[in-house]
Amino acid sequence: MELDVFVKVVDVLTQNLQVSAGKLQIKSVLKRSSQSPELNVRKSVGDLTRRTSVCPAGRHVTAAEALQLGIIDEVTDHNAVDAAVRLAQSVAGKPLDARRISTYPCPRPPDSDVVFEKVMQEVRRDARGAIAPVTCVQAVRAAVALPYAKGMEREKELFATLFTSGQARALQYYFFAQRAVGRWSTPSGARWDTSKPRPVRKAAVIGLGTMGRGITVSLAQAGLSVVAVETQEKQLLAAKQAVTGMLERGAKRRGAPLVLDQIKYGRSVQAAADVDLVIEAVFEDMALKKSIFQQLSRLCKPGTLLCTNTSGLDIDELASQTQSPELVVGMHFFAPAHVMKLLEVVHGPRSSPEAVATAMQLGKKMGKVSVAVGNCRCFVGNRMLRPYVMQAYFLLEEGATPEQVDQVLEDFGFPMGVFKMSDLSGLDVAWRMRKAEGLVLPASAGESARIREGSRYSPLGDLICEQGRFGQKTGRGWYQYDKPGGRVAKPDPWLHGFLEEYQTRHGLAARRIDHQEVLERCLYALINEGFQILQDGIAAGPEDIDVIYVLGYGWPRHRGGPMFFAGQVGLDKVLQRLEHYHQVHPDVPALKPCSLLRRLAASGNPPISRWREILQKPRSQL
Ligand SMILES: CCCCCCCCCCCCCC(=O)CC(=O)SCCNC(=O)CCNC(=O)[C@H](O)C(C)(C)COP(=O)(O)OP(=O)(O)OC[C@H]1O[C@@H](n2cnc3c(N)ncnc32)[C@H](O)[C@@H]1OP(=O)(O)O
Ligand SMILES: NC(=O)C1=CN([C@@H]2O[C@H](COP(=O)(O)OP(=O)(O)OC[C@H]3O[C@@H](n4cnc5c(N)ncnc54)[C@H](O)[C@@H]3O)[C@@H](O)[C@H]2O)C=CC1
Repeated sequence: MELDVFVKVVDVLTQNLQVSAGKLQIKSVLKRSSQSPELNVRKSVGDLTRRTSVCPAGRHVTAAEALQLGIIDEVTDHNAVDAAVRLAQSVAGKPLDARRISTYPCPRPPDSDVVFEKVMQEVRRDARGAIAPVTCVQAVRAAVALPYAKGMEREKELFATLFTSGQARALQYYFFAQRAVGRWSTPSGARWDTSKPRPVRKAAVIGLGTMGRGITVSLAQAGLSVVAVETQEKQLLAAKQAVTGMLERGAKRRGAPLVLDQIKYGRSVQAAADVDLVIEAVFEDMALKKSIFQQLSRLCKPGTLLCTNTSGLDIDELASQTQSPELVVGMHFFAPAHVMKLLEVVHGPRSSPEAVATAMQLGKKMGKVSVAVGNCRCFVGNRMLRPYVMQAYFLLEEGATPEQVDQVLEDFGFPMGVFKMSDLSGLDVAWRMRKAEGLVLPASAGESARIREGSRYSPLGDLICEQGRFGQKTGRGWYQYDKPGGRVAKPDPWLHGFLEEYQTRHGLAARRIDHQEVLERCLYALINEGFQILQDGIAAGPEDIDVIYVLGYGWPRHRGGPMFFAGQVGLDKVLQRLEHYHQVHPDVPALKPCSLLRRLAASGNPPISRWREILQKPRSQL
């Protein structure tokens, strides 16, 4: 049973005493506790200023912390019901009035308005558009300002507003979507309930750059022995230091033992000979990956699963380099890999059900939500990211700045706009992809610099990589950072000058672009690709795409995910806006509405739960 579900908080007889089974977690808020978060605030309004405050953040607290906070009366490792009865008996017949919240005096500090304004600002900033945390503060404020009964009344009204909001529907949808992706199946017949995963005790990670480090940390934290391989001495040293830091911070945060000893570092893939599973995370270069898969296939013990963290290369082509293509799957993690909860498990046409099930299960063990996806260029998440990123580049060409585009996306609710996110991942990754696709032309390309195969193309990403600006890792990208590896993005005057010079060189007139256009062009291009992915059968359903976006890229959960969001906006409206933008930019195929979107819009904007039916209906041959 899930730990945080297993916990029992028994509201005993009087409904005033609570007992919690030990060591586990409970999700606050508990209304009937003797010291609810509301009461904490009544006692000390300032408590709420903590960013980690239980109430607006919906933070999970351990049973021990709940005891300390006074939310519960007792923690037990034994039968919670027995303990509850014992506790009830110990107070039976004694007056319990002193425990009733309604009887507590509620001092109102003179500066409470100032404090609440400050709290509200902080909560609003962290909530990134989610209304529940903000409403929480309003309820607490009412509890402080009004008599008890009136405060409760106000809370009821506020709750009713939340309950009937679009955000509540999005959150409920998302809750079930995340559960639904656990019941995965693949066209080749692999299924969550019939395909048996293999045990994996020892794993290897090949390549300890941005991704390999975080993957190593997640594997070790999941209790596996890890062989971590990096050929570059300097990278290896930096990786050891980074992995150690992540593990130390993680152990401190989770109150868990430090697992440094579980990792052995090596300079050659030979070190992976006796592992059960390998995750390759070297540069995004097909030739390099192929040679590594050939080596691994020769040296690993029979039955070893060979996985790749590629961002979008053909899994089947890699599988064809090995003696056992059925043991090859994609395990695509997201940056920062020890933090982001998503794992795309990419099944090639030859991946065995057992291999898919093993990768899915291992992802879960690593604390990720595994989503099974089909094999195509860039899979699901990154395939949708391409038109999103390309629109962002076009917007720069037309007069926007990275800061403006990012601000719009962050106001929408992303933790990072597209340019900050790209700087985090490393701009060289997509540059390598584009080079391999023949999209990168020499600087002397002239007229053709902005056209590829008759369609509009922006070389901006290529040009800044040519300057050695790979993002956070080099300390310069779309932003500047105080040092290589720095994380605080600052606007870069060099970049602004570069954009102006680029516009002049290509005869582009910068214009003022409003927020709505930025948002619509970026998001609707991404969503349009999502419909194409559904139509191509690469994702099993819209829920899979939504979970990928919420957990892989920080799409705001209270907006349900891109496909749910499209439904909430109205498919006819999304269609109409895409048609508009495609008319304005006819040389951008990504803005041409996908036929599935047209069909769904023509069916009258059906609820997302009915999309699969329409998807499966044979199309008219007329
Ligand atoms: C033709 C067109 C070309 C376009 C091509 C496009 C194709 C696509 C190719 C793209 C390249 C490949 C990318 C890929 O395959 C898939 C990806 O991974 S895309 C990236 C997805 N990730 C995101 O979108 C991240 C979004 N951001 C967030 O979720 C949060 O901001 C973040 C979790 C990073 C931080 O949240 P915050 O609350 O601020 O965190 P904390 O401060 O609490 O720290 C938590 C943890 O995270 C570490 N961290 C924080 N900030 C950063 C950072 N900037 N860089 C790295 N790590 C960071 C922090 O240190 C903490 O970890 P500890 O170990 O505990 O210290
Ligand atoms: N950066 C990102 O956000 C994401 C990247 N990926 C994918 O993960 C892979 C790695 O990407 P990054 O970590 O960003 O790259 P990176 O450039 O940060 O790291 C790659 C590492 O591999 C090492 N390496 C190269 N050849 C090697 C070999 N033969 N043996 C051992 N190590 C070798 C390099 O020295 C380097 O340290 C790529 O396929 C990329 O597409 C996947 C998800 C997200």
